[in-house]
Amino acid sequence: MARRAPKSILTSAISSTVHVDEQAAAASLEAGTASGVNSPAHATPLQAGNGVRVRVQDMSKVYTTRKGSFLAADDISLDIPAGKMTALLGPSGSGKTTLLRLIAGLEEPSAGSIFFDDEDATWVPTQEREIGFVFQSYALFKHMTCAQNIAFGPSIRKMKIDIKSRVRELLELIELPHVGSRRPAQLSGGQRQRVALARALASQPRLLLLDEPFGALDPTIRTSVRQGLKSIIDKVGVTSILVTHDQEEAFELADQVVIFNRGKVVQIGTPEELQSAPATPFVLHFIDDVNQMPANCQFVKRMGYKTEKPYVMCRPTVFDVSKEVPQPDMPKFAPATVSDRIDIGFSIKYMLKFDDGVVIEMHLQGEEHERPVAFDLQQRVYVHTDPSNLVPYYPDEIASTPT
Ligand SMILES: Nc1ncnc2c1ncn2[C@@H]1O[C@H](COP(=O)(O)OP(=O)(O)OP(=O)(O)O)[C@@H](O)[C@H]1O
Repeated sequence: MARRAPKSILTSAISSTVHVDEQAAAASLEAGTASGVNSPAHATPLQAGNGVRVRVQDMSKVYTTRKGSFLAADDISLDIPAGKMTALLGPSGSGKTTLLRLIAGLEEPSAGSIFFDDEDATWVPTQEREIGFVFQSYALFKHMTCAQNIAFGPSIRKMKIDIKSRVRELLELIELPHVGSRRPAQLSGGQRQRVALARALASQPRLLLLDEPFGALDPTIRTSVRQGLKSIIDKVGVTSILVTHDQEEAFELADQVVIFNRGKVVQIGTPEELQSAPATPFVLHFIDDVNQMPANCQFVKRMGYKTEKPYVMCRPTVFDVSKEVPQPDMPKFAPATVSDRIDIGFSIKYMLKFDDGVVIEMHLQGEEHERPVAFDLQQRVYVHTDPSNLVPYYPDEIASTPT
């Protein structure tokens, strides 16, 4: 049975804070981490490979509000492999955080089960799930030093480890060995985020949950910070679940990506699988900057493509464009005019306007000397794509607002 932290310690730790909910959750999770039967309470130093497999089965969550009930998680089943990072990716309100909170035990499911390895964890209290949590707000205790923040979980758990060495080891792991005596306010956003990660890892959780952990960072440093965080998590080998609405972040970091919309899981796969074979118009539209056009526009008709759906979409990289007037034996081409050209280094974006006014964006990838052709503004060009690149859809199929 888990030893719970005395309430007074938790209360004082979470007082005088802005993000009280997240701090309370962090305190509660860390109070219980490493407390279960399989607890690595004696373990030191940090060991790699301490990850659990998580299985979510037929899980639903209905929130009841004054306006009625709302199905935020709709019959979700998924398998999260041990020791890997899984990203929950989807638009705002799609149910990602709800699922993360269900996995953490911070919400009670309306239906379904959750397993940690072979253990049914559905009704196991949060404190006994051995979970570390990193929030967007970091949820660090402002009145404690970084070292005290990191030592918080192991201390109140009375873990039988050398807590000072654990703190030193974690500060070295996050490459901030000198910040132990500083308070969070004396750190940059990226440093604070790494300290929050160290605190989440201090009790050696078997599962690490990351809720939009880069959301509060300046976009210019986000890429380098996320690479740093990924390499720390890889070194520790803990199973991790990352909630994000940023597809670039999910595809760069995760081994497996779960795409959500309207409370449902729409597709699960590796980043490569999702990019090469998006399962639905929603997934393609969400993960790529697609061109959208009426199904009866000149370009679609010239390609000989027919559909009963009112719109089609296609990626900006699927066009063959020629300056030469097509010969009768050539594939079907539609005439267009180059209306804009944006050079963004590794790729050039062209805006091509067809004679019926429909404008598409075309991307040419590669360094300048590798690119097949260059086009001038106002130049007349002829555009072709294989009809298999055109994806028909009804507007509702790509909508993300709750039904
Ligand atoms: N405690 C609650 N009570 C009622 N409705 C809620 C509650 N928490 C979340 N919701 C609703 O459930 C839906 C899913 O919310 P959730 O936070 O899981 O989405 P999300 O995908 O994480 O979104 P975001 O990226 O904006 O955080 C939303 O419509 C939200 O308003």
